[in-house]
Amino acid sequence: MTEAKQTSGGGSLLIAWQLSNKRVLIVGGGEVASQRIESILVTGATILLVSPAEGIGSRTKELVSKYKESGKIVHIRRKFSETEDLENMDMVLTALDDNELSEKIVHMCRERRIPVNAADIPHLCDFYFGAQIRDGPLQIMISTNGNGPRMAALIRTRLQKGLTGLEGRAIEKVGLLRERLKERAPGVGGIEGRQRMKWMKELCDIWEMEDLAMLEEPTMEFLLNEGWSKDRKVLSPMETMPILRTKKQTVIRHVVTEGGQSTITAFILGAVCAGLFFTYRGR
Ligand SMILES: C[C@@]1(CC(=O)O)C2=NC(=C\c3[nH]c(c(CCC(=O)O)c3CC(=O)O)Cc3[nH]c(c(CC(=O)O)c3CCC(=O)O)/C=C3\N/C(=C\2)[C@@H](CCC(=O)O)[C@]3(C)CC(=O)O)/[C@H]1CCC(=O)O
Ligand SMILES: NC(=O)c1ccc[n+]([C@@H]2O[C@H](COP(=O)([O-])OP(=O)(O)OC[C@H]3O[C@@H](n4cnc5c(N)ncnc54)[C@H](O)[C@@H]3O)[C@@H](O)[C@H]2O)c1
Repeated sequence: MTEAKQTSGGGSLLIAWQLSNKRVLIVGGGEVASQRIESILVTGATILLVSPAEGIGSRTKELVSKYKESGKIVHIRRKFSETEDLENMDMVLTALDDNELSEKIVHMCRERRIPVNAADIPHLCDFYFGAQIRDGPLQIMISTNGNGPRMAALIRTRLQKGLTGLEGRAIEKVGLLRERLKERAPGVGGIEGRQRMKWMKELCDIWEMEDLAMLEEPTMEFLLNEGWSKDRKVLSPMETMPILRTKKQTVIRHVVTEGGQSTITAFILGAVCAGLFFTYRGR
């Protein structure tokens, strides 16, 4: 990666586009349309799908029947109509086997300043799709900027191997903690805002991903009460031990009182058997 490549243009802006409750038109209902539908559904947008019934692919059919009741997908079984379909659209995607019509739709969108992606016609797209990794709030997009879509899919597989699977959960917990912190220290900017950011930053740096993924409400409260509220200190996982110890004691009490007897009996029996085994082997 050279610096020139980074700064001289030729790249695209990587952003997390917020489409919740916006309206997206998809024209065409084949295999590509079904992939587009899946990419859009996660955003919470409403999809208007315009495609004749006879050309609908099996995956698209499944998705339409699954989401039609919620109103998240409205399927209009006919060909694209210039006069009606583009009205009030926030985004348009063509997934057609008819390049001429795709081009026409792109030009209509340009006139209306609606962002558009035309599958198969990169030079007419306002934005490209990419390979994705999703784990809860974690979203990774791999883009080769039109050079090699298959390569994007292969790189996704490589990246997936480098993830533990705990990242999404850890991010969720950090999100909750940030919310709690903002309740205690509301407002934007100022000294408190700077302290809040410093505290959050340090906490994410000090805590391991695995520890963050295990963060529970009582530990969050402890971190905020004993750390943030007292002297803005970031406690390490070890320093939250009092709360963890209390949790452990609760678990032990639970095992002993709620049918834990059989577990303990099994443990003692196991220990006796192991002892006998090693005594026998030692002879
Ligand atoms: C990433 C992914 C996301 C998705 O589509 O959701 C995606 N294409 C995927 C797969 C894929 N697409 C094609 C193949 C066959 C092998 C091959 O050609 O390499 C495979 C491989 C396969 O099927 O495994 C055919 C193809 N694709 C485009 C053209 C037109 C052209 O290049 O001229 C042609 C016909 C070429 C021809 O006729 O020869 C164009 C685009 N495809 C893009 C995205 C955008 C650029 C993304 C980027 O560069 O990073 C861009 C520019 C526009 C757009 O569609 O937004 C998804 C894989 C991820 C996943 O598996 O999740
Ligand atoms: N970008 C990518 O990643 C990628 C990958 C593979 C293929 N493609 C290209 O994307 C296009 C779509 O691929 P596909 O496999 O989904 O094709 P497909 O033939 O399965 O689907 C085309 C759909 O368009 C509909 N259609 C045709 N005319 C219409 C009209 N006037 N109004 C509304 N709907 C109409 C058909 O009924 C059908 O549902 C092709 O050109 C293909 O080469 C792109």
